[in-house]
Amino acid sequence: MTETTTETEEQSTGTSVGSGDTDTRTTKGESEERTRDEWREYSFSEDAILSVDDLNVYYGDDHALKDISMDIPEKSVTALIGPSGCGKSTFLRCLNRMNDRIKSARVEGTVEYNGEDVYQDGTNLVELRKRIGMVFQAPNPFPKSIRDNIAYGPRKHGDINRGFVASLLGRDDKEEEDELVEESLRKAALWDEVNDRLDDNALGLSGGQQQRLCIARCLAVNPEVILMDEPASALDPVATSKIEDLIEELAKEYTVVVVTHNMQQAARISDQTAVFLTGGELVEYDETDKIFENPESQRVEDYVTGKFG
Ligand SMILES: Nc1ncnc2c1ncn2[C@@H]1O[C@H](COP(=O)(O)OP(=O)(O)OP(=O)(O)O)[C@@H](O)[C@H]1O
Repeated sequence: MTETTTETEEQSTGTSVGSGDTDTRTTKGESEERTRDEWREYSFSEDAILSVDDLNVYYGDDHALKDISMDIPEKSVTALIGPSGCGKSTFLRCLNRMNDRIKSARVEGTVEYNGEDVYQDGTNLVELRKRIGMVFQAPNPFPKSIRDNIAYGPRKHGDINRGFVASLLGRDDKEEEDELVEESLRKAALWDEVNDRLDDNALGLSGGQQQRLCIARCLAVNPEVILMDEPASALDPVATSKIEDLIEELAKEYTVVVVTHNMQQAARISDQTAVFLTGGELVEYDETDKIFENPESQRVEDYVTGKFG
């Protein structure tokens, strides 16, 4: 039976090609064996905030990701595309160790965040997931007020003190909280729509607003990287377009890694695109224009032109 992760408050708040030593794929116009080092010309290592090396993931005996190596540059949008089951979400979850929650999952290889291996012993997972936040496919606000959704993480982490005891001690951070709520909602392009009803239940918002609230909630704990797993796939076209605009805006300040099934969306919003194909292989990773206009691999060309998928 497949285990699933549960989307809890903790999850929400708190180029090279990854082949083996050789790559025997047929490239367009030529059939040659490329060594892994040759593929590394597609490296984004200079600005890398996340650096993945020889990552392998297993669920029991199922080898879900194979020898993935790639650098993710900071303050940009990296799209992960590929057919269902090729391992995009698994890869995303490795970046902030969310796969730790899946008992059958085993991860080998390294994932460096700002030069530190997140899989080393002693990693503070709460801190890691604050710095590398996550937004899910289905909007999942808490059944609380809009304000409480944003303030939940900072209060829980002790960055903001509220309540009776805090006020007795003269340490009530109401002003700081108000500022944080406004700033987070503004950054998520939601402030203008909700500033007159911050104490209303978040579940009364539209799906698109709920998703932007989830992004605001993630921003409130001061992340550096935002992982998004198909953040617009449950939304209508207007709400999707707002999320896409927001992602482009966020990338000025944050590093965004987004899984999407929607190739047009990847082409519209991302700076670089990684194409995973069946079997958990990363087949090509490059600047998005290159992937969509002139990919190296025939399999990638077939995929992005819709010949299979
Ligand atoms: N929790 C799990 N337990 C066992 N196997 C899993 C689990 N999650 C994913 N897998 C398996 O790992 C492989 C990759 O799945 P993953 O969900 O990462 O792919 P994906 O590309 O994100 O798919 P989709 O686009 O359908 O979401 C699949 O074979 C899947 O069945």
